[in-house]
Amino acid sequence: MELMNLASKETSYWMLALPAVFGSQNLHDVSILGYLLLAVVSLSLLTWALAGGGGIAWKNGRNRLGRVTIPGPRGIPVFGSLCTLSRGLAHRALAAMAWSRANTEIMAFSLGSTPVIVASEPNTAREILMSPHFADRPVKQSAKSLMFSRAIGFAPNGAYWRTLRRIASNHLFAPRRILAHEAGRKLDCAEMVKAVSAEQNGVGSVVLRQHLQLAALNNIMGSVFGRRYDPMSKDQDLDDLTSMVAEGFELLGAFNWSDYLPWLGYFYDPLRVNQRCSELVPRIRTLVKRIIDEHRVSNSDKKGDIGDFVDVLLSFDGDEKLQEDDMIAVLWEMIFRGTDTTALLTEWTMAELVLNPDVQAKLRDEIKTAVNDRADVADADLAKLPYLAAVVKETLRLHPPGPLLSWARLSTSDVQLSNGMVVPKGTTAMVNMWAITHDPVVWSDPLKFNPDRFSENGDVDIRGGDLRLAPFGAGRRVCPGKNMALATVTRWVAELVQRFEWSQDQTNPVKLDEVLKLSCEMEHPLRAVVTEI
Ligand code: HEM
Repeated sequence: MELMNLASKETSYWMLALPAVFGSQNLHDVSILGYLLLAVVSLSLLTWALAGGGGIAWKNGRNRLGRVTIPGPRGIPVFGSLCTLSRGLAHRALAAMAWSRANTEIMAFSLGSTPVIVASEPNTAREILMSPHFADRPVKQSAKSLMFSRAIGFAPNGAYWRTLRRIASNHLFAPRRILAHEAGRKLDCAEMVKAVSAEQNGVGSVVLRQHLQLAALNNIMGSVFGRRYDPMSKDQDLDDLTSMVAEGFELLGAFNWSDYLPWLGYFYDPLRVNQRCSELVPRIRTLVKRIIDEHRVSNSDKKGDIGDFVDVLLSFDGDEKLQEDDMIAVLWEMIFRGTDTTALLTEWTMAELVLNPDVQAKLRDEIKTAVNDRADVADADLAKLPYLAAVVKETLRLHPPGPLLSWARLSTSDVQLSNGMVVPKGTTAMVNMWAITHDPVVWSDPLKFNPDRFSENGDVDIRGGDLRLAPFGAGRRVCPGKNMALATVTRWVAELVQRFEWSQDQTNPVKLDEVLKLSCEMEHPLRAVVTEI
């Protein structure tokens, strides 16, 4: 009864639950807990008030280590800017914050207890990405659980990571290897063209995404595992793989509050991230291990450029020989990274071509002239198609698949920047590539889809050399798959434009709304009407 009276005086209903949680029986205990809670809340408020710019994770003057203070929003007590960035389009929210505060060079903020900086202009972005002191990455719980910390993307900067990068650069992403797998890309493309044609004839319009996703999976499975899937043949492995990749994307892309507020994980895990990760890992292990074992048994002699990546990994001895679990992590990472990025970049490109029929027509003319009415486009033709390259670049500018460059970096020491600011050790560093590519100071008329800008105002190296447009990142952790991705996407776009004219489906007009998952996708899958040429 007393308890009820007390509860009725209190505004927070959860006070009622405290005795149950702590097993206390009497009001005295509840009062003590109340005071304790009050003390914690007051302390949080005080720390937040004293923390100043950047918020709670920047306490003790961490943003004032240099000659110039790193500015930034304070956010709210305990959570910092977590609530603003946990939903919706974080790249847009961060850009709006940086622009409105004129903090584009660097802005400090807090994600719970994690201190974060974000650069939204090319010069500081370059300093961060190129610095050896930012060559580590913060590792999310889901990435750790899904074995990614043993793969290239999240392995700490050191001997193991360097070995993995060297193996991948020499044996998976080297230009001669990409060229050697041209036949596979051609095959995937031919299958996709057939499927697009069949869907148009059957349904009267085409949803491109599903065809791109299958082609992307086959492309990566072909060069990594040496196998491709036929959707018609009801292959169990294909179903398993597709569902595992989808689950992995959801888990890695999910905003997990306990990555930033570790104490929260004990009682709040609405997406069941930990449980789902531990269910997924054995499935990945079983599938990838089976494929490795099949390669061992077949003792494939297709070594060299035409062999697949599993053959390559199995052929190593000495320093380069990987443990089986490490092999599984590296192979899984390739499937995982190689599938969505290429598919969604192609989808964005085709959406822009539907909305810009004059660009589409100009591109088709260029392709026709270059391939000379041959049946299909060859890799060698791609060098003769500067307008095609410009169309893909312009899509990467307007719709960078990783608007915040997907994976953040972590400072491994206090880093002095040329503007006089010092970024303390242990800070998570992001580059808002979306903000840079949409900044009217950097790009004139930034919202307009205009591939001609690259011929009118000089070309731009998109592979990490020019931070005005670096969708693959830059520096020693730049995307190693960039050449493979560009070879694949340009070929697909070339063939899709050479074979078909793409126009709006009047009942489902193209919408360019974004949804930010692991990558930034079209919220409404592209549906278009195609006419065979
Ligand atoms: C349109 C396609 C792609 C885009 C936009 C893209 C973008 C990126 C970005 C922004 C990073 C972080 C770079 C940095 O921190 O500076 C990255 C890293 C990475 N990407 Fe890609 N990527 C694409 C395709 C691929 C493909 C096809 C693969 C492999 C099959 C791949 C494998 C990787 C790996 C392994 C890393 C981690 C590198 C490291 O930490 O050392 N990516 N990618």
